[in-house]
Amino acid sequence: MSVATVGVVTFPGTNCDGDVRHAINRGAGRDAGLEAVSVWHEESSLSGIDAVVIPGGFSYGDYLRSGAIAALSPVMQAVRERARQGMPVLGICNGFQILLEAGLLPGAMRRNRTLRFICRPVTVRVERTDTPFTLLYAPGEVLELPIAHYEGNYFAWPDELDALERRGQVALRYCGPRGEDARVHDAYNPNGAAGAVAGLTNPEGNVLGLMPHPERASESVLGSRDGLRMWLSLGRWLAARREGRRAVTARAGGEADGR
Ligand SMILES: NC(=O)CC[C@H](N)C(=O)O
Repeated sequence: MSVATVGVVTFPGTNCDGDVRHAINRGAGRDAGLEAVSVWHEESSLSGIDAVVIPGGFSYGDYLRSGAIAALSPVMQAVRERARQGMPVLGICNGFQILLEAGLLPGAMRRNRTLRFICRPVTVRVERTDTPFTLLYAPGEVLELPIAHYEGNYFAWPDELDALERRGQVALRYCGPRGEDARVHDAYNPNGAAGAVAGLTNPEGNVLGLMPHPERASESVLGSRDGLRMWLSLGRWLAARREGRRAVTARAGGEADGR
């Protein structure tokens, strides 16, 4: 089986890079035909890399705004170029903040409305399954994933948010344990995010940013395996692309673009 290479980017202050590499290399990611390698932030070329994960942490100490300084690094210029060509890019927590600051995803992050760092499991609903990272989830499926952040309060102006909803860019939304919509049941919105957005894609779907940490929910010993299918989905999507066909989603007969 051929193996696809996932570049896991490290900035000064990143602290989840090892966990992401572990989730991919020691877990199901490897079975899915993935191999994670480290990419240093000064790297300006991503040759040989098939997908990129920007992990969580506190790049540059969260100075200025979370992700603002990392967004200016050489590697993000390369990520921007490759993302434009369709390479899958996943930003987790601080990675999501960096994608927003780099302009790869629309909107911004504000401090949590409680002005407290929140570290606990939350439930999110899968709203979009035709992306390289979500194709093995069922539409509307409820996942339990941990969050750990201070600036996770997603913001977009109301008209911008309406446009995101219309284009189906909200990939994950905070919800209750039975899928109750956190836009209606505000108690299920942990940080005050506009539209209860927990994860967002670009219109094409190849760039996904999310506040919860799938790498912390990728093996049973961690209490949830709900994050595992992000890596399995990516493996399947990249394998399909290698073979020049479309990846089949979990939904019977569903199709996800593998090109
Ligand atoms: N876990 C993380 O990536 C932390 C995210 C971020 N630096 C915050 O606290 O908002």
